Amino acid sequence: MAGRVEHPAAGYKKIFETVEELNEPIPAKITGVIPSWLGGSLLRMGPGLFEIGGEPFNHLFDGQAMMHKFDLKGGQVTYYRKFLRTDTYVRAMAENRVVITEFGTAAYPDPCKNIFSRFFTYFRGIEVTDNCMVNVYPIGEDFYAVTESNFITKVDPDSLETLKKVDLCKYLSVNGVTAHPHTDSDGSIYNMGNCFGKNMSLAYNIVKIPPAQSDKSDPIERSEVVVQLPSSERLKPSYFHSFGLTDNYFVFVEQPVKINLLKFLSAWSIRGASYMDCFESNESMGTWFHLATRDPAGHMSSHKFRTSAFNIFHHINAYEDEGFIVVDLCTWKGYDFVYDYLYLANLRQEWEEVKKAAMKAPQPEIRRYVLPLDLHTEEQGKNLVSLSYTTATAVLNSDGTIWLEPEVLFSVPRLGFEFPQINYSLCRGKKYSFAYGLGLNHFIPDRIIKLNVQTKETWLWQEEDCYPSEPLFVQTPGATQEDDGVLLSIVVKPGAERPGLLLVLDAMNLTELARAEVDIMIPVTLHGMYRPG
Ligand SMILES: CCC[C@@H](CCO)COc1cccc([C@H](O)CCN)c1
Ligand SMILES: [Fe+2]
Repeated sequence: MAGRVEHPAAGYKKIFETVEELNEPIPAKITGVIPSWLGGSLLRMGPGLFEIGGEPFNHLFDGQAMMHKFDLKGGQVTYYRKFLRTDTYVRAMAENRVVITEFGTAAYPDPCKNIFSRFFTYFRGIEVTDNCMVNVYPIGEDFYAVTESNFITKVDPDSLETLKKVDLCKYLSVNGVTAHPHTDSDGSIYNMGNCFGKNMSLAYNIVKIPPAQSDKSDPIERSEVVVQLPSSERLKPSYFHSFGLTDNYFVFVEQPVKINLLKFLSAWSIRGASYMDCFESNESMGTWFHLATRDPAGHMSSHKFRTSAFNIFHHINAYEDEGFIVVDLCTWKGYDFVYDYLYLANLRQEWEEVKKAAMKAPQPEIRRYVLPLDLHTEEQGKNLVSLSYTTATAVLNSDGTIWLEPEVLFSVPRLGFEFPQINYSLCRGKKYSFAYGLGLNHFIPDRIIKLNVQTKETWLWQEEDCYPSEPLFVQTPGATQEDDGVLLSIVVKPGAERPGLLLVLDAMNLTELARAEVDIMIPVTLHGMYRPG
């Protein structure tokens, strides 16, 4: 791994700055050769408006949702972007102020309303945000921009128009679902969400949305909760951002970052509280792993996996092998909440301060955990993992819990391997070799890394004063090798004449095949998808 890379000019501040939307696509200047088979759209979500009427948003996840599109067609590339017309955006524009509380920014009661209506607002509780700035993915024939609340936004993937606000509470007993659903080979979509509103059944619900229906009906109307997992602490369910799916199992990692429901469900709007104010760390539970069978769907309550405390946002992949479940994760050591380090004030500091802040944060590590499926009580005290290719261990204790120790696959101080991607259609839930990630240097995205999860070999793409985004893998049509394809990443090069660019890398060795540059800045994007032409 290349040595330390410094950012004294603090060019990264530019990716956290407001930009305008476009009225029509703009052409990009191509250098290099884009593979002729690569024709389609890269769609990505992120924050695009970082303040309203002089009121700044505080957190990385508060900026108003902007949808970005790079179209690749006939060797030409265009770039386009629009703000989503979510309720939160439309109402903020109408009132020129923050109307809806976002993840880390509380909206203040309407100063124009009288004390009585403000008083009654108090008891109505907060209006949940529909600021779908995290990801965009297909459901049936439709496309939805999402955050992690119960509201998802149907969008037109060509015109980037906002089509419809959908409230999942109408179909499912969940308070929200992750922005990282899994898609099964038959087109079914699995997702997971906290459930704490309905009849106080505090749990984690795994939901299934069936594939596109022949009668063209909306698959969401046929979604259902397929299994419910218990919360380790009744009134304090864990926050979670993604989960694992293998051929026969769901994998849920219950981290020690908890949602304080008494705060979250009380009318916290009047106190100027935001979602971030409702989190707290459990300093004693460590981290729990849960397994559930897929068919029939059921929680495996006897498999009580425990390990030391870490934050987990992104599962990389999970697969079954010789009676074990192998689970590869992007972890951050410790129970302090990593999102506490993602306030914009922190990310916009001068480089020396950014580095100082990151010294105190949980440290990132790619880890492999191995979960034994068959547990024989007589084997207490000894390592149950017999896979030849990993040093991860699992030990059954007398209290019936199984203590896990990981194999570390990647560990560089203050260099996070995050926003992980794999050759999803070929490898999801299967034994695999390659993970692609965005390198977070003291939380600043400044490189793209490829990791062979079996050999720990790494590859690197990096360029001075460049800030890339999550690298999406697109397989070469007809390919048989797992890493035969390209990586697509939106890169920002603040000092350049054309500061926004789409980077096309060869996924085998991370060499640059092409770049398509536009003469406008592109703010940070979180997740997205490639839509073949
Ligand atoms: C108290 C936390 C509540 C959970 C939902 C519970 O089902 C998270 O809720 C939000 C609300 C707004 C933006 C987000 C962002 O998606 C986060 C980062 N991806 C999450
Ligand atoms: Fe994510």
